[in-house]
Amino acid sequence: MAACTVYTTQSLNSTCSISTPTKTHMGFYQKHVVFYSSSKKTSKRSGSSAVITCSADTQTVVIGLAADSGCGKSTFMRRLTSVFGGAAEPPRGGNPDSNTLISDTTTVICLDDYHSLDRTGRKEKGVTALDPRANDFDLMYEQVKAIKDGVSVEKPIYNHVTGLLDPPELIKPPKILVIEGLHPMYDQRVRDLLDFSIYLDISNEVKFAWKIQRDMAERGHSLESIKASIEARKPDFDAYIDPQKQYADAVIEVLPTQLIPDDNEGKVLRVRLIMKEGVKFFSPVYLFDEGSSISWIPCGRKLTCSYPGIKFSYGPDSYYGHEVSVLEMDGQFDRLDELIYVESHLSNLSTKFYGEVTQQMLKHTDFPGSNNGTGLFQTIVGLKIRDLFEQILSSRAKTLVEATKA
Ligand SMILES: Nc1ncnc2c1ncn2[C@@H]1O[C@H](COP(=O)(O)OP(=O)(O)OP(=O)(O)O)[C@@H](O)[C@H]1O
Ligand SMILES: O=C(CO)[C@H](O)[C@H](O)COP(=O)(O)O
Repeated sequence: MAACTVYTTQSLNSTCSISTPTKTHMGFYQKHVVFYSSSKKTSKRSGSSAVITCSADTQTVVIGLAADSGCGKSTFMRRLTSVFGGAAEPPRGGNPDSNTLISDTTTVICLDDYHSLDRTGRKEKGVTALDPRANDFDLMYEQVKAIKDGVSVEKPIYNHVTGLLDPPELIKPPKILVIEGLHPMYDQRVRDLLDFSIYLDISNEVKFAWKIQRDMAERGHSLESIKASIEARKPDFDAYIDPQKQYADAVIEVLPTQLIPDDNEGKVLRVRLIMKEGVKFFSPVYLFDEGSSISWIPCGRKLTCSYPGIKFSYGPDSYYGHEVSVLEMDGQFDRLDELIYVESHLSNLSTKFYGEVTQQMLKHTDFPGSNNGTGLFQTIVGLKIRDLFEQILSSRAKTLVEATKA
């Protein structure tokens, strides 16, 4: 380990050490070492190997998004990226089957890339991709930690087209890293690296309806094969994926509507946004009056509602022993431009201007769930993540200024 002093234009200095590059069995870390200093970036080469970057905002904020396959992770990621502006694209010139999406602010990596067994390997061993034995949590931890510490990594790629593990791709530390997939909160070491975590909890009935929509209508699968695939995954889903929701800071729960008796179409949805209290840099959204229990049917003069209408509820609750606030929306919007009426009754949205939620929703009317609580709550969580990110940055900058005064 070597030591150095970094000077910036604000005459701040910080003594820091350079760690030697670490070799992993799946790839090599790049020799990037990051120091935190003022907002001015300085970069220099020390000795033969280390690249030093200094900036107040260089440490990556890590977000975890957990859900089963086909439960809306990609849609949520598109909404999140849109909140930060700019589009997300696969790494330029890289593997066309890469699962990674990069935008100016965010890099989204798919945890399927940490499958340690390929499709044939899983078949031979008789395990599903949901089984921890089919995944390399040591490597997941090492690489997420390295990125969080400002170190680039060579991350493996699981190719969903071939079912094979492809050669790795370089992932540079972004401002925000999102790790999405089956197990972002399964391994405690990885979980502890997360600055914020979300679980998309799609009830079996709704999951089934969505699978039919996508796999039958769009991919030509038979009803029997969809049923069989859901049944085959269920024991491992219950054992390894579902329990992660107890660790999530926000859960978006999607259930069949209660507005239509015995509805089995799964088109009208009851969606609950479960927000943990006491999470650093995250203050739950509320309806009318923080901490009260509210039931609100907004259909009337300002909101057009056709059958079965819309019902909002809000109130405190307990979730896996944690104190939470729950905002619920049952039903769907007829006219999305009228969402502004609902938005104006919600507080703590972390918007930057009046009507930002409605504007975001109107931007993406073609995304699934745009007329109901799934789209609304995904958008709200996206805004809360932006706010969390900005609060983390300003808190770090404050700490640095205080450290230099001491
Ligand atoms: N909010 C929603 N409302 C209705 N249908 C939805 C919603 N979200 C997702 N779906 C359905 O589920 C399908 C999968 O969505 P998406 O690609 O976002 O999920 P995913 O979790 O990223 O899937 P995978 O892991 O299989 O890539 C969509 O094509 C759509 O049919
Ligand atoms: O649960 C999944 C997460 O996306 C996939 O089924 C898993 O990654 C295996 O992929 P494939 O079916 O393409 O071999």
